Amino acid sequence: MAIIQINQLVKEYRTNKRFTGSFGLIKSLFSSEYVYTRAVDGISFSIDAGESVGYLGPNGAGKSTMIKMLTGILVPTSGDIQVDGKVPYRNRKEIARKIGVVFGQRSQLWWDLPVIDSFELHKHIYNISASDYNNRVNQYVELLDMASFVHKPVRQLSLGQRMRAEIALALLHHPEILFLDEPTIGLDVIAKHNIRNFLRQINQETNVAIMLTTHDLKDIEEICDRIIIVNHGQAVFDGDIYHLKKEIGGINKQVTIEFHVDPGEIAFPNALLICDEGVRKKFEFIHHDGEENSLMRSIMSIPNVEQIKDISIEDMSIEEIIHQAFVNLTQNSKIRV
Ligand SMILES: Nc1ncnc2c1ncn2[C@@H]1O[C@H](COP(=O)(O)OP(=O)(O)OP(=O)(O)O)[C@@H](O)[C@H]1O
Repeated sequence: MAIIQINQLVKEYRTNKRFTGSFGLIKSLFSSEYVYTRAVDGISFSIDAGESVGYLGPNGAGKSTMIKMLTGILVPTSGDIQVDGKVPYRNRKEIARKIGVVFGQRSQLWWDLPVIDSFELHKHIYNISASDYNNRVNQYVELLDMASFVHKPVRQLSLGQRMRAEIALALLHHPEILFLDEPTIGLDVIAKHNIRNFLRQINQETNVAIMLTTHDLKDIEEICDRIIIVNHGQAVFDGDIYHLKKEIGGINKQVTIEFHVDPGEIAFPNALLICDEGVRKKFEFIHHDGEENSLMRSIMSIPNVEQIKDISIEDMSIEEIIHQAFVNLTQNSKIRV
């Protein structure tokens, strides 16, 4: 059953036109000329209860605008939007009970209070029963490993600790949908891993729908069943990660190999040399199936293997994936929305 339903949704921002030149500032203040930006340009999709969806797009694609409309903060210019059968901006109070929100940059925790005090406050605001509250706090403290800092003031927490507390807070009232904006940005590998595991587990156990924005491909691979890619306010892809990989011909990996001494020319049958600085060579492995082992076998088969000092492997960036998806899907005239 659809918990989010969006049909031909448009959001246009109107801002005063800025003039340049010596009197530009004064003219800008008194002018009635406007500039219109279509942040969301006729998007339609629906999300079912329990789905986990990555909402991806380059900077300025309209992701935050969409989440703000879904949470009732912004009023759309036109089109239909429903969350759990209600129009969010007209029913902000009811919608607030149904959703949990984690915006990486903006905290919902009280800065000077211990984490547990923010949880207590949330309990009263959302009228959570004592037994539900105790069970959930105990569960989240354990799963998110928060025992060592739950009694500390928020201002003393590391970014990773704060993010775990933010996620726990957003889930305390058992929302039906959890919106997350860049939940793992700036975190170390272990913190990212713990948060992804927790979100996956909570999604499967409680059937909470998840909609998240991220620039990290691993967030998508480990949390999301479905991806919606937006570009210039329009949806260019809606499907799962396997489908996306198929559409763009696989997700390439960039491998940087550092040698003790320059080994000269090196070539792999399934890779392009994209940068050669002598002792440091960067390759793009194409149409790689995601198996690190076969990639490592290719690298280990080179004659100068004992000269290798270091190897680093990176996925294509989300921006590159989005660009590739956009180019391929447009060329094939197969935009899936
Ligand atoms: N309050 C506003 N007034 C005018 N224009 C805005 C406003 N908020 C956003 N925009 C514009 O709308 C477009 C979409 O912005 P939005 O913040 O939704 O994108 P985004 O995909 O979330 O970007 P990012 O990844 O950088 O956070 C951008 O061109 C942005 O400049």
